[in-house]
Amino acid sequence: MPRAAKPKAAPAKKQAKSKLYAMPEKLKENTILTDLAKGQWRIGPSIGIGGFGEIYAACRNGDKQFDAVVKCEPHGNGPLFVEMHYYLRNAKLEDINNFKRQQSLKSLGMPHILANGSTDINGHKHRFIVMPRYGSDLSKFYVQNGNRLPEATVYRLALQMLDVYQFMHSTGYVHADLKAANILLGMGKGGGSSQAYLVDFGLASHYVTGDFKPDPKKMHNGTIEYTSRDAHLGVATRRADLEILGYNLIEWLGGVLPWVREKLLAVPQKVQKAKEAFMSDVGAALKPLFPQGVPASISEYMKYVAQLKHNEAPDYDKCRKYFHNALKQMRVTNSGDLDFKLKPLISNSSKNNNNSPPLVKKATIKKEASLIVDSSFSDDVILASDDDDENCISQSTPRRKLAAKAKAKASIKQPPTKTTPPIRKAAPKSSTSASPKKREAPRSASPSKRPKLDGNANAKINFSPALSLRAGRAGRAGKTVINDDLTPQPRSNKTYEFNFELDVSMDANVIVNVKRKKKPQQSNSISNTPSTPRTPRTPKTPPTSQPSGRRMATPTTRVNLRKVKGGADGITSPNPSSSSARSPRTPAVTVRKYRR
Ligand SMILES: Nc1ncnc2c1ncn2[C@@H]1O[C@H](COP(=O)(O)OP(=O)(O)OP(=O)(O)O)[C@@H](O)[C@H]1O
Repeated sequence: MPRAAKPKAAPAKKQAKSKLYAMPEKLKENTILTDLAKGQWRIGPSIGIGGFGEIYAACRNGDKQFDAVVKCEPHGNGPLFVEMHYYLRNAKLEDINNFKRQQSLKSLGMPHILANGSTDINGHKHRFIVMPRYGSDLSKFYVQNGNRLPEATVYRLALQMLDVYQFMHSTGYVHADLKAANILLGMGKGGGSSQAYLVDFGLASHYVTGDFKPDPKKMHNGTIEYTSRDAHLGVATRRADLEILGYNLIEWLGGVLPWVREKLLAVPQKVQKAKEAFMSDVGAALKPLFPQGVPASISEYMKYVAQLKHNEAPDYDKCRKYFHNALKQMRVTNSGDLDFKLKPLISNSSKNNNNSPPLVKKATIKKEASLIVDSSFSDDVILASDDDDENCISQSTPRRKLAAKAKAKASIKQPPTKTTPPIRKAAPKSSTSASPKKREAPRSASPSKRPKLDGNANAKINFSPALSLRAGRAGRAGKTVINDDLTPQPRSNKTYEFNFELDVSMDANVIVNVKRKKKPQQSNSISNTPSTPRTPRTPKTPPTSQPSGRRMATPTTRVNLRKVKGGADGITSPNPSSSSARSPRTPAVTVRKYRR
């Protein structure tokens, strides 16, 4: 079991706030945890590790069957705090049962919390929640089947997830991170089950009902393949949840999403653009994904999602109808265990129980990097705090911001790409301890709104750290990434790790040494930094005597770029000269800051 990182020192309150998301200390089997209601839980074997915590089988002390799980994270981590509070405030068993009654549902794939508490492990304070234990997650079946699921099962899953969405939206929240790895089968008999459960509420947040206001602090939150267009802009909406489901349905049916096929996953802005284009004419965009014909249900559903307003309540019944109709046409009933066995192809035909495109091996479509983002925990979201009172869970609970630091779980499913090798070392701590408030505001993805360069520059670089995501540990497929982790606070003389979108149509993972220079008083030229003798000279700035206010407002930002050469070595070096020494052939680049 890979343990990515662990807290170095006893988690003093202040220290915890500036740390990366820490992985939990290991819980030994048979450890007894006492929850806040004094219930006792015996820890069994570890059954899963997520990006932020570890999941153990568990049972009430005295019981023999491990029919519960304990999810445990260091106390300072945000996601479990968010998840726990979502459950406690909105998803009590009673609430879920009420909803089921109202909707005449026999079952609902909405988990509930059994208990929660805190515990000390090896001197480190941890938070834990106890939940019912579920079975396999869907990603296992998806991979086993060569990256597809039986068509009827896809529609049944769509129906079940729409039910969960409807419940969650009725509580004022969106999930924002639906994916196969976050959908677990119930513990059914005979290895199957009729109900799938949506787990991982670490990104749950209030959806907007008013104006659409992009929020740089939350931009790109989620799992990059499926992040909705609204989530790319940092806005939580109900239509976004529906869109995320749609992208998943397309994949489960064997379609390859354009931004995956085109290997754009390492650059969220490109994924965002691709999704905008895709959804702007979704009917046409779906056609190449399903050469044998776009399933009507998918086409209708995506078209419906595409025209929803950002604050509009979705018509869940209408959506369900698309999938009910599809099942009807297939003469499949929406009951019984979900079937995950893909029937073999009928000879001379590509038909099986997934009537969608021919099998495309995902392995051949190398993902550049897949990032899961969860941004800082904003005020309208449940906020983590080191000293929260877990007994007092109400809207009036003081909410304190935690500097959220993401850590992606080790992936065994998607090997890292050759083109953008994952950076295995974490970014330097200094680069990840930024206060979200101090981050540079991201620029619009729209080319028309791009800022103009002030003067000539040796290279035009859209220097937009808040929109660049780190492809470090998080740079693996299908992982949730937290924006907050990825945006270093701009400070001079520090080394940052970026993935840049270069206006010269060249992408590269680079080490960036940023040095800000004060406005030159007399000189028309900007000298090179002493540590980087190869840096080309910046073109002349306009003379101070010129009647131009531009110069005054545009201090020069010097950026030395060094390509990341596939390994972790060197990425943490804050020393620009040593960086240069290791990759002598990569040219240094000096840029001028954009004028706003
Ligand atoms: N209630 C449960 N019953 C059984 N297995 C579970 C349960 N909850 C989680 N798991 C397993 O643990 C894995 C990680 O869980 P989860 O996604 O909640 O963790 P996380 O740290 O939030 O991960 P992520 O990186 O997706 O944010 C799941 O993919 C699943 O295999």
